[in-house]
Amino acid sequence: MKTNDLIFSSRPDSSFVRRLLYNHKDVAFPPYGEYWRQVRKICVLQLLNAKRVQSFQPVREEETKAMIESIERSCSSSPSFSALVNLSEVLMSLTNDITCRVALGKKYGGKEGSGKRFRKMITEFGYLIGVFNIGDFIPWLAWVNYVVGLEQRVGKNFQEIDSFLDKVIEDHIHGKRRKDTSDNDVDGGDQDFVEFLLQIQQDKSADITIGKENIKGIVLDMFVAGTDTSLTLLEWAMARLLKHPEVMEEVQKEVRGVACATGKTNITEDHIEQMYYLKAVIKETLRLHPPLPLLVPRESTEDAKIYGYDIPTKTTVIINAWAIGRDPASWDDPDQFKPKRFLNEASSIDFMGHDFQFIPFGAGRRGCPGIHFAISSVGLALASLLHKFDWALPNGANGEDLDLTEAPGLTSHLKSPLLAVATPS
Ligand code: HEM
Repeated sequence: MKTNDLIFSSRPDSSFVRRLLYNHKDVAFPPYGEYWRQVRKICVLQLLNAKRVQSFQPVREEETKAMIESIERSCSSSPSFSALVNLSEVLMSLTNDITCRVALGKKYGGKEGSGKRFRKMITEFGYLIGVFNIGDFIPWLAWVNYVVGLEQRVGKNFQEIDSFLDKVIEDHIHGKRRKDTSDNDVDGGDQDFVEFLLQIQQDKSADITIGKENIKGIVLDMFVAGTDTSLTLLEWAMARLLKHPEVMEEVQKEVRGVACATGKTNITEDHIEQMYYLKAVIKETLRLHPPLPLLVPRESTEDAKIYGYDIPTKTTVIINAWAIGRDPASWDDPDQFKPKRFLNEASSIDFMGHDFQFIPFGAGRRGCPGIHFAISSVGLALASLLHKFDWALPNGANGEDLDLTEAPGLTSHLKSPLLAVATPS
């Protein structure tokens, strides 16, 4: 990712990825080359650079406030003034709604029934994109995918997502997204990402020619990359804090102290800057539970020699960020959750892709371009949950009882949804 980054900056081909992402017309999975460079530049300029991310601050603050108010309503309607919250579900709605508003211009799938269907469709996509496809390695065994039903699932998921994206594009072309947006729009009529892509499609002088399928592939990448990973990080952070109540108490003290000093009733993003322990909790969660534990596979484009091994062209390389983050050669007590390490001995270590013992966002040319986007939403959501509520496990269970088993897939979710009892603080 440093010395040999250029050689290992491509992605391997996979028939499921190809079918789900319009034949590599997206940004995360195309092979290294001019097309990938141009679309990545568009995403960074229009959606992911620090200035653009900053401009979405009102969207993040409104959606986070809405999440907090909905938990408060559940608490106040209960005789005990506490509510059992399905954190996995609540946080998925939050990350979905933020990404929809900034990328698609409005919330999609907001209503109860359709919301669940929509989220199911995105979760299924996340599973299929990372599932082991035997046909990619042993082509004559590809028929197995029909027998186990994977081929059919890929076909069905593609159809569902494709019609959804067609509708998003139609809404934009016919101006419907502006008429619909009384309470849901991006930020009072600013151009959203889909509108920008449609504009490039019309612009004959643009450096790149894109068609409808490119727009759909790029938007889908942003959507899935932006939602599922941030959700996973938030889920693990809350799970870890529930497992370690002494850390929860300390971080709550910091969050509430900072909020109190400014006299504000809600956390704003300006507060987060001063929350050093909260940021250490986020880093420690990323170290122990990187949302993409094996990153996204790479492929070499030339022969290379690494540590004496000959790596031929077109070798798939899988980088185990999970194991790297727990390597005893780099970390004291590697399996322990100790956020304070990031305030003390590891304070200079960051996840920006320069410190190779800690690479939850990857590194180099293919490293994650969504770090600012992700960290801004995650910091605000976590601080707000800790500011407004005390949290406990259901039925008086203690931290040791919490099951941290991971579900299989490209993204490492908790196997069971995270349930916790919220009591207004
Ligand atoms: C906690 C949240 C996130 C984590 C842990 C994460 C992690 C990653 C990782 C590990 C990669 C592969 C890096 C590599 O190959 O070296 C990646 C790629 C990518 N991520 Fe993220 N990501 C997160 C959030 C986001 C967000 C919010 C967006 C956009 C809205 C995003 C967009 C992308 C894109 C487009 C790529 C593909 C880059 C390329 O192939 O050039 N990510 N991410």
